[in-house]
Amino acid sequence: MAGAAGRVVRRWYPSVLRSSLQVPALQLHMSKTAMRASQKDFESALSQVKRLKDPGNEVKLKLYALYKQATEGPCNTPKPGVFDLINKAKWDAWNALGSLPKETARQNYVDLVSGLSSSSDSSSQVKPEADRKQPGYETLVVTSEDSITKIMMNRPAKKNAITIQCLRVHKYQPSSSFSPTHSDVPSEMYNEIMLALKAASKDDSAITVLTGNGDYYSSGNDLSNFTDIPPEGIEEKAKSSAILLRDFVDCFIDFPKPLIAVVNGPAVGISVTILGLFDTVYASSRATFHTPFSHLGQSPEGCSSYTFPKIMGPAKAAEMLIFGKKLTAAEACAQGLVTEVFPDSTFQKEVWTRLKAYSKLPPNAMRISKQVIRNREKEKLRAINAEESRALQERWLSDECTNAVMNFLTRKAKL
Ligand SMILES: CCCCCC/C=C/C(=O)SCCNC(=O)CCNC(=O)[C@H](O)C(C)(C)COP(=O)(O)OP(=O)(O)OC[C@H]1O[C@@H](n2cnc3c(N)ncnc32)[C@H](O)[C@@H]1OP(=O)(O)O
Repeated sequence: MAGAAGRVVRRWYPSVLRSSLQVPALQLHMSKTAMRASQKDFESALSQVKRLKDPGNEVKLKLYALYKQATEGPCNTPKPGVFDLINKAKWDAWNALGSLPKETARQNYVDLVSGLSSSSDSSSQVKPEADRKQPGYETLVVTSEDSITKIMMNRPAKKNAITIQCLRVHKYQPSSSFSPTHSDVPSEMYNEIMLALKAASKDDSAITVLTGNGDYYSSGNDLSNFTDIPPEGIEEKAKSSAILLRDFVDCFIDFPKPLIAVVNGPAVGISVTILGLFDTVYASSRATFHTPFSHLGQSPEGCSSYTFPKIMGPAKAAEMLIFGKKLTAAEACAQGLVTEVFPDSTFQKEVWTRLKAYSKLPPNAMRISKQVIRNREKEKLRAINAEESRALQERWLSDECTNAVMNFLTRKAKL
C-alpha cells in the first residue's frame, strides 16, 4: 500500500514531499464484508490514480488529505512552520478534514478518483457499445457495466414511442421466470422494458438506468398502438391494453434496486408519469415534460394521479395532468419531479460520472434504503395503478380519444 501511494506521489510531487507519504498498511475498523468491498475499491483507486494525467495541485492535495484520513484518521502531526510551504499546505488539507470517519474518507477518495478517471482519458478504455450490448432486444439497447444496467429505448426515428405487444406469442408474465433469449422475445417496447427490468432486478448490477437514444427521451405511448384492432373487437383491445398497462407500471412499483431516469431530451405521456416511481431523475437542460392527456381524450396513468400531487402539490399537478402544461427541465426540477438538471453539452459526461460513483456504494444498503423509503406505499400504488388503468380502458373507447388519435395519425395534429 505504501509503495502504491509512493508511486503516485513520485509522478506528481517533488522529492521533498515523498518521505511524508510512505504510509503503513490500511487499518480498517468495519464489518468484514464492508471492509473487503471498500478496501478493494480503495486499492483499485490507488492503482488507478497512477495512470491519471496530472490533475493539478488542488486535486492532488485533496487526494493526499483523503488518503491520510482514510489510512491514519484525523490529522495527528504537529503543524509545520510557516516557511515550510509545501508541508504546511498538505497539513492544512488533512487537518481540514477534521474528524471525518476513515471509511467516509476512503469512499470520497474512491469517488474522486472515479470522477477523474472518467473525465480524463476514459473514452479510450470504454468498449464499443455493440460489444457490451445484451442480445435479445429489438426496441432497446441493454448494457451492463460498472455495476450499472442501462436500458436504452432505441426507436430514435419514432422519438422512442413505446409500442404494444400485439401479434407475438410470448407475453410478459409477472410471476414467471421467463427470461429473454434471441428467439422468443417479443419485439414490442412495453414488454421488452418489463423483461429488461425483471432481468436487471436479478443481475449483479447495483443500480438501473432508463434512458433514450437520439434527441427524445420518449414521446410516450405509440399512437399507432390504437390502430391494431384484433378480431375480437375494440373492447377486447382496450381490455388487454389496460392489463398490459397495469403490469408495466407494476414493474416500476416493484423494482427493488435504485432506479434512475436519465432524461436526455423531451419526454411525453407515460414516459413522464412513471418518473414519480423512480428514485432519481436527471434531466438534460433540453428536456421537457409533457402530459397532454386531456388533449388526447385520455386520463393520467403511471400512478401520477397520486405521485404528482404528492411531489409538487395538487395545484401544480392539476396544471400538468388536467391541462397538459408542458414543463421545462428547470420547472420540473423546481417542482421536485426532477432531481437535477445538467447543461445539455455536458449532460452525458456529468451524469455518468455521478452514476459510476453511486454504483460503487454497497448494493445491499442501497436496496434496503429503497425498501424502507418505498415499501409502505407499494400496496397503495398498486391499487392506484389498477384504478387508473380501469379509467383508461373506458377512455380508449370514447369519441374524444378516437378523434385525437385519428388527428395525429392523419397528420392533422401534433403536440
Ligand atoms: C399499453 C398501453 C398503455 C397506454 C398508456 C397511456 C399512455 C399515454 C401517453 O403516453 S399519451 C402521449 C402520447 N404521445 C403523443 O401524443 C406524442 C405524439 N407525437 C407528437 O406529437 C410529435 O411526434 C412530437 C411532438 C413528439 C415530435 O414532433 P416532431 O419533432 O415534429 O417529430 P415527428 O412528429 O416528425 O416525429 C418523428 C416520427 O416519430 C413518429 N412519432 C412520434 N411520436 C409518436 C407517437 N407517440 N406515436 C407514434 N408515432 C410517433 C412520428 O409519427 C414520425 O413518424 P414518421 O417519420 O412520420 O413515420
